[in-house]
Amino acid sequence: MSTTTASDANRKAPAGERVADWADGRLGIYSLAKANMRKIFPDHWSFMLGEICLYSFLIIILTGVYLTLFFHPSMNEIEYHGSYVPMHGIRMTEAYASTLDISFDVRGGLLIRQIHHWAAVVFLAGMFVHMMRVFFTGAFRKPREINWLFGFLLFVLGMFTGFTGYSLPDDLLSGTGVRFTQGAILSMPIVGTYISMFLFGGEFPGHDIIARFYSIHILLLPGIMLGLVVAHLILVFYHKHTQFPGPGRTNKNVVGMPLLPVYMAKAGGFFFLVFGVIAVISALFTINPIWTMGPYRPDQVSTGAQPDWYMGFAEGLVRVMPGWEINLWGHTLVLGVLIPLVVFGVMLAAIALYPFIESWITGDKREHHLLDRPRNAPTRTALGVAWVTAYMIMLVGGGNDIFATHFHLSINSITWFVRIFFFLGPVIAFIVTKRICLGLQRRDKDKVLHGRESGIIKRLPHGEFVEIHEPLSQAQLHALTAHEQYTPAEIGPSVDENGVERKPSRTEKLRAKLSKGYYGEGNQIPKASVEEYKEITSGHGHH
Ligand code: HEM
Ligand code: HEM
Repeated sequence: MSTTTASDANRKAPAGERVADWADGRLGIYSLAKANMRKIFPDHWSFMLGEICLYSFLIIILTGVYLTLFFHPSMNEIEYHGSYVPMHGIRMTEAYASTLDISFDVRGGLLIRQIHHWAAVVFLAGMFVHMMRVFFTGAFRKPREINWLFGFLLFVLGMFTGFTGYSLPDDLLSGTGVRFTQGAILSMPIVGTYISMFLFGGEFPGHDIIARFYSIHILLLPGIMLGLVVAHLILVFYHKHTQFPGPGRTNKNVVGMPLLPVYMAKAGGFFFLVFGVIAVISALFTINPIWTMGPYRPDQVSTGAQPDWYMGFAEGLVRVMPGWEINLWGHTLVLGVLIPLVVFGVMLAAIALYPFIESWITGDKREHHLLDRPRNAPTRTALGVAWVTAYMIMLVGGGNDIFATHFHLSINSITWFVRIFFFLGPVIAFIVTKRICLGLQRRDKDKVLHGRESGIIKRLPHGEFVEIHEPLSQAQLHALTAHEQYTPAEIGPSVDENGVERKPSRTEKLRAKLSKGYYGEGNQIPKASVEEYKEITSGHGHH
């Protein structure tokens, strides 16, 4: 026990400590920080993808605020007299004129505009790849299904925030995109016309749409997204991060570095790296040069018009769909647009619901904190690759004119290619991916039992040549054998508890069939058993 002397009591704590004490007395941050400062984060390069999303989102907000200072969300027509001489005297909306001003007259304006736009492109690409990482490693399984849904919402809202953003400058390209959207809205039966009239405040294009998109773009959608990002990160913190299997890693622990100081330092540095790379790209590569397109006029369309990449999929669906129309009781139903709209919705819904669908099929209701290696879940991996294939093929459809002009091809051939391979491509991708996964599983098994092929050829005294196989380390053996292998869910007993014959329901049968597709024979390679390993490594049958 220590005794307090008069000189101790008179000694003042350093200023920093006093400020910290003052703040702690009011906010209670010390106990909060103490509880979380040493929280452990596992390390893997793919866990940086979520961070890229986070940092690009912050960059978008920072640059967006600067843009709001100069952008005028108004459709009032004016005559342009700014410093971009080729446009002098041209009539345009204030929105377009102010974007020209941001680009040519506001200090740093063009760079900030470009950073905002490039960061949006990186943000959505980051989300796409982050989502793939989560999907292919099975990180969406219990208890992270809700967080997958939060992420999914972020992805969809991100697409629409991007769309409303690039519509704001009211140039010929963006106006064409808005016109396209109005067409899609109009194709909805019964409510389409009402929604269009409501959104545009009357006939297209009206005088309101830019101001409305502005509120949606800078306030409504980013506000919701900010809330979702916070909820998303709180859940990552609460569930703790998943980790790849390895020695000492279990479903009940997390092996990695503490939040403070290691992870914080890394994350802080990574933020500046992401910001720096986006700034360099924005300084070097022009994006959306609206002054080459001119102001929007409903009676004109720019050629080679392309949406940002994340909307290319939806655009592709509409471009390659035959222009079918039917007439019902005096009303026209534009199937050429309605069907793509429905397919777009269904494909998005499939992403949102996948975690629930998989756990229903496999009957797996346990918590998972160890990640799968994609090869050990061949059916899931193959489904993911099939989905990405369909997405990429539609992206080609969305850019059919660009592909035609750049590769000197007929636009009709490209359209037909996309029509056929939208159906065929995913099937081929599914089969090939599954075969590759199973092949890799066989190789893993071979490595466990026979070691790594060293490439060193040895000649034995009697003349035979053999290749030396190096045994794997314990850590490598663990990583290759740690995964669980499941048995497919079965149809329940054919008689009930009273011995009466029971007819399995259709859903039960479907589930058992699908479950076989995931874990049945031929859909996973049984991993090396301890007996097999002992048998081979004890010398018998070893080569
Ligand atoms: C604004 C967009 C997003 C941000 C800022 C964000 C951020 C993050 C961060 C920082 C992590 C932890 C590090 C990592 O695993 O990469 C994470 C994990 C996660 N994210 Fe996202 N994310 C976003 C979008 C998405 C999307 C689109 C999905 C899926 C549809 C998703 C699903 C998940 C899941 C399930 C985890 C937990 C993974 C695990 O513990 O292994 N996120 N997110
Ligand atoms: C996820 C969020 C966001 C995305 C994906 C996004 C995307 C975009 C895109 C692609 C543009 C077109 C840029 C161009 O080439 O001209 C744009 C414009 C704009 N954005 Fe955003 N943005 C987001 C959030 C914000 C926020 C939070 C603000 C303001 C606080 C903002 C303010 C603006 C303004 C004022 C414009 C019009 C000026 C211009 O086009 O240069 N944005 N946004």
